[in-house]
Amino acid sequence: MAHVGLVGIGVMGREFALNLAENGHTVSLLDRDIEKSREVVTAGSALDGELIACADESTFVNGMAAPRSILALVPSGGPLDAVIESLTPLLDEGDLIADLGNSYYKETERRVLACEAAGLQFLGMGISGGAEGARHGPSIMAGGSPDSWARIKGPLRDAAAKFEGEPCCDWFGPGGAGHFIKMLHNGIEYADMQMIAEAYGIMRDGWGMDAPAIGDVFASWMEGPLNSYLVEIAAEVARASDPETNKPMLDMILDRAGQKGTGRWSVIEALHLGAPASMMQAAVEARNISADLEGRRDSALLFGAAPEGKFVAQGKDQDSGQEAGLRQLESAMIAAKVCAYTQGFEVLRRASEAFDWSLDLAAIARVWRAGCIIRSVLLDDISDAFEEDATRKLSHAPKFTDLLRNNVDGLKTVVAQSVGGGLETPALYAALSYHNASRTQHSTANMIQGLRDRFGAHRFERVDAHGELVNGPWHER
Ligand SMILES: NC(=O)C1=CN([C@@H]2O[C@H](COP(=O)(O)OP(=O)(O)OC[C@H]3O[C@@H](n4cnc5c(N)ncnc54)[C@H](OP(=O)(O)O)[C@@H]3O)[C@@H](O)[C@H]2O)C=CC1
Ligand SMILES: O=C(CO)[C@H](O)[C@H](O)COP(=O)(O)O
Repeated sequence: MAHVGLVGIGVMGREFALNLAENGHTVSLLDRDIEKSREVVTAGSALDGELIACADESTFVNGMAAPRSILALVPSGGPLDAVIESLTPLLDEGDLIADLGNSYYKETERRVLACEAAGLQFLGMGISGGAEGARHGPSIMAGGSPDSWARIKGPLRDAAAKFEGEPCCDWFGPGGAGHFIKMLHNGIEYADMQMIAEAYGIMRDGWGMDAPAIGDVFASWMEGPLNSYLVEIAAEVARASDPETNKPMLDMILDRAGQKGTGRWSVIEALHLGAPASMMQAAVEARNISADLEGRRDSALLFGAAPEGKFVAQGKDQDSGQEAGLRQLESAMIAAKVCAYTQGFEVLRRASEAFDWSLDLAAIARVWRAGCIIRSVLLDDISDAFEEDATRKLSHAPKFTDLLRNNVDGLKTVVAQSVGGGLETPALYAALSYHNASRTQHSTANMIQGLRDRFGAHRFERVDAHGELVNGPWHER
């Protein structure tokens, strides 16, 4: 009899089922289309564990030993609720449903309460790594009751990616904590991908490089602090050719980005929490604008198309002989990456405080070191930095202060040249702006406060009397 059930044999469910079987687990499979389950059973027939295709909900439930643990890998929202609704009447007290989809964390909290009221347990977990990760080791971020986690963690830790032997799979807090962390993982993923797209744009439109040459640059970045899964696959995507036309594949992909919601949710939640997340916001807005193909075409006709020609002559760096522009671009990406991670972890810190989750930032960085889409060589250093002092902002940890200090000039140059040439680099610009704003000792918020008091008598603090709220002289008339 199976101890684990898996509902939703789509892109992720298929691969995760094979992964569990490879790790010796017996898994019951359920999908609306039984052929999908049968195909996985055939694909996994040589693996150590057993996969069982079930025709309907009752065969699925009755074929599992109690207490049952059911993993759901179906689209979040309505489809997940439909799955829960169909299984609930068939389950016994204490059975567990774990949602591994990209669910909104407040929905997860609602589901935890609804399932508990029905005598069931519910866990919300984020899983990252795409289909490849699901098959060979994803990163898993769980939330919900620690007792429920204790019941299911064995198979999940077996299936998870390993970093130096340690499973990238952990429980982080109650209720929606796991899904909040996965949402923020995706927010950072959006910022990372937008920076990569901007670097590609600078090389393509600013410097006139072709896609395979750009791929070579991305590949060269794998030698330094930018070593990451996304940079690795950016090199692969840029170097690939279209089998139909033999042109670079990238040149044949329509520049209209899709999105399913986790990036947007990250920005909205960061705004609610008052935590700066300007790089994620830039990334979401860039996708939004990219979607308006017709609007962009009409504006280009009215105002002229951006960017306005090539804008940087690549000279050789006298000392290193390397292209100076490329060196600055790599620097810009390193500095911006420190800012993106800093913002991401600060959003998590705020959420932890606001929701009383006691999130362990070092442990979050640890589960992101392997298996997930944002895995990068920097994450091990990030976990060390928070291990050393979790109260400190990431950019204030010595390793990251140095990285930012040593690379910010490249960011300034790249942003200035891009803006001057009409080439959009919103995430890189947001990084620079965040860095500058964060170190401004005498900001212009005194003007904001003066205006608020002038029109709305909102009062302000004086520089010589902190904590005391007063009105300005404009109210004395
Ligand atoms: N793809 C990815 O890279 C990642 C996806 N995720 C998340 O994992 C979850 C699954 O994603 P993915 O595998 O890509 O999605 P797919 O669309 O490939 O698969 C979804 C599965 O859910 C089933 N399903 C859909 N609606 C219902 C319903 N109303 N009742 C029962 N089953 C239903 C589908 O069954 P059928 O069509 O046969 O009826 C299908 O097998 C999502 O929440 C996604 O956000 C998380 C990380 C990465
Ligand atoms: O969770 C994921 C990766 O971590 C999924 O691939 C998700 O679909 C990515 O988000 P979007 O589709 O909005 O780009």
